[in-house]
Amino acid sequence: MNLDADDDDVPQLLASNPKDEVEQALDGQIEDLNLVKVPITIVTGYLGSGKTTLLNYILNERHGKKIAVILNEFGDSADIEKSLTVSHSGQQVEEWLELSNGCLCCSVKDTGVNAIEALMARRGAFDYILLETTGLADPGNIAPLFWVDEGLGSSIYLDGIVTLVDAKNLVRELDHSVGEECVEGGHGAVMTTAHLQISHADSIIVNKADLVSAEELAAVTARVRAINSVARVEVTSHSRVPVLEGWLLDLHAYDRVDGEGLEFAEKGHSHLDPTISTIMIPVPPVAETHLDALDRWLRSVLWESELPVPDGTMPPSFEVHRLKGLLALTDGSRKVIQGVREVFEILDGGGPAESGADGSGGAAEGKLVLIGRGLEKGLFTTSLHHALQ
Ligand SMILES: Nc1nc2c(ncn2[C@@H]2O[C@H](COP(=O)(O)OP(=O)(O)OP(=O)(O)O)[C@@H](O)[C@H]2O)c(=O)[nH]1
Repeated sequence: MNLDADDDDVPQLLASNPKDEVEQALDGQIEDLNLVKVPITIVTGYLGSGKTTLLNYILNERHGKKIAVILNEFGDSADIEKSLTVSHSGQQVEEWLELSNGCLCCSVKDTGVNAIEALMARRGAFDYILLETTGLADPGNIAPLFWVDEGLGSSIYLDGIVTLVDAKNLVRELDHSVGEECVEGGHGAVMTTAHLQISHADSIIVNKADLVSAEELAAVTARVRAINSVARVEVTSHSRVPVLEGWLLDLHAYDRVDGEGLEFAEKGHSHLDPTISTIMIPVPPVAETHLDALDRWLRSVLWESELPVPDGTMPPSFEVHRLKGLLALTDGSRKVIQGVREVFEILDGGGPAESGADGSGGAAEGKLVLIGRGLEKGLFTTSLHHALQ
């Protein structure tokens, strides 16, 4: 995993193996954490969008499973512990997750993974961990904290981000910042918390469908897809998601890339939202020797927010929130690319690439999808293709 060289905190989290510390502290009295790898899903959504309703729904639907719900809420400044509600066999038990200060966002970088692992060492592993953020949270700040390197042997892994939106109020939240902090995007467009929560999502639940007409629902859904064309989108009332696996649980959004989803990014592309959009860049088959150039391009784009452009071209102002890609290598193998904000990873993508459309058996074309502000497809495509020459 690549980390922003300027960010001193993240390497601290990854420098030592939290699991080792837990095991040493408990002097071998715990079950072998190597046997379990527990998914952590971040559940985010604007105020009143139905997050609590959703979490209760999941707890009921997965009755008997051991699910930890971590509430990421700001308490009093004197509050040094966060409540952790653990659902086990239908019973909810209050636990305490000790953090170094009152805000999970700030302290989890050092202690969050450790604290969850210590808790599992005491109580046994959970089946799922659901982290509910406050209505105003930017999930892009939280996700990298739980995206732990495979090599570190952590017993938790980031499964994905689920965002709830309120079908009745979303358009108003996107068009008029309703009291939250917001920043001017390029072209005078305002970026709201609702934009950030949608752009980072792997699964989007358009909730409160019962409160809008079919036309309003279609408009809201189209707006959501215009911002994020790769997330799965489900429409619900009272957060009742018909199928939990693949939509809320077992997403594997950070260790797999769905080629069909990337295809949809191209089809779903529109300019319905003035602030955030999704672009898909076709990537011709690359040789293994091009991967260094790709890594340099990603570092420039994600770490420096600088797009390498041909001489004389005005560099654009942009930011990338989420990135996913599938690369076809000329030797027939594949690579998967995952990124959230400045953190990214290029992984082996398993089996051989699919055959080309001409049936020649040659490597298929790769795809890179970026979601963010100020992304001009033509310029990004030229820049990447130039870097890979
Ligand atoms: N009509 C209708 N009401 C809903 C729906 N989903 C949730 N609600 C209601 O909306 C209110 C807010 O729902 P919550 O689940 O508490 O929302 P939340 O996102 O946890 O809210 P915050 O904690 O304020 O961020 C509650 O009164 C719910 O009963 C829905 O689909 N339709």
